[in-house]
Amino acid sequence: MEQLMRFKATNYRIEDIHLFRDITEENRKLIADIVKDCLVVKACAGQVVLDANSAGAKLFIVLRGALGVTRLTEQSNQLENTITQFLPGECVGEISVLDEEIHSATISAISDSELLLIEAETLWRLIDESNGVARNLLQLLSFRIRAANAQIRSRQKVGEFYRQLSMVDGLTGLHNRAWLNAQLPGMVQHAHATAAALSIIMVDLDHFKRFNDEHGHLLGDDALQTAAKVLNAGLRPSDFAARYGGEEMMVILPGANHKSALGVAQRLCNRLGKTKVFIDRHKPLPHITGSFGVATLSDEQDSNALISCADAALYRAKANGRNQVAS
Ligand SMILES: Nc1nc2c(ncn2[C@@H]2O[C@H](COP(=O)(O)OP(=O)(O)OP(=O)(O)O)[C@@H](O)[C@H]2O)c(=O)[nH]1
Repeated sequence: MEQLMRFKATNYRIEDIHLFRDITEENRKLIADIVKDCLVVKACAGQVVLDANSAGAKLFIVLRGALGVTRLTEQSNQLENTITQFLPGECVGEISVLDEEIHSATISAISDSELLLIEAETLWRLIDESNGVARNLLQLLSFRIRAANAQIRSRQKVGEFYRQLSMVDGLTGLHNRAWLNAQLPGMVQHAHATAAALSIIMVDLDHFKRFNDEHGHLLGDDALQTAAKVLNAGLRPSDFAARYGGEEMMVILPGANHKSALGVAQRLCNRLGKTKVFIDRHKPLPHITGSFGVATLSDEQDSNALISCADAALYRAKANGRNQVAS
């Protein structure tokens, strides 16, 4: 950065600098005396003032122009965008001066700017000699901490949103396989720990390949969505339905013993067989049916063993003629 002149040779006023605000007249004179020989430098628009990952023992106070926290694009090293701005009176770089660590962000000039450069040694002297400067600096740090916390919270919310999104099957709106893999082992563990019952139902649509072949993949998708709605609508809030893969779905019934799980499966099987799939399309299409395999958690069984049991039951339901429940 180009060195312009000493602070004492400029017309900038001490009282316009936030770090030196609300300070007694006497103290202000002392501060003016300390900073009078500090350099004023020029940063041209786009020029990096503080480089993330480099250590810095300097504080910059914006006298004219504006600085911004910037993201550098990986390929071109170009400034991508400006997230936070620093306007005349505000300072940057204070945290790295205080903790002697590297800068946490890259800060560049948004427009041609003039900056007062205060070396670490001078800042410490200001803190030692002026309670007002120390107080202003503490206030500034509190502000920075709150701002950083708010940013972390909002990132966490966005992260949670995308996490939830990644756990939902895009076609049916049911939980997806990733959700199932993450949740079922915990449910099994909880059932063992509390000696509670847990049952699952594996559901597979019947002759779905034929359905796709005859009516097309898009109508096949519609049929899958309808089946998912039937499952979801027939469950209590404490139960779960997930798409296991392809045209296979799974229902999880925490607290349900084998008898009640068989009852739920029979109810869902009946409803699915009776549901008109394309009620609004004026095109007569066959109802879809499903085969249902029920398994109830036994002692020492883990989630994989439970799924294998439900799979075997599903196979029996298919072998016995489909559109039915087996266990
Ligand atoms: N439309 C549509 N079809 C799917 C989707 N996922 C899987 N399928 C189809 O589901 C069909 C499953 O076929 P199979 O595994 O042979 O089973 P099936 O024809 O239902 O026969 P059974 O299970 O023995 O009654 C395949 O044709 C898959 O392409 C999907 O998301 N949308």
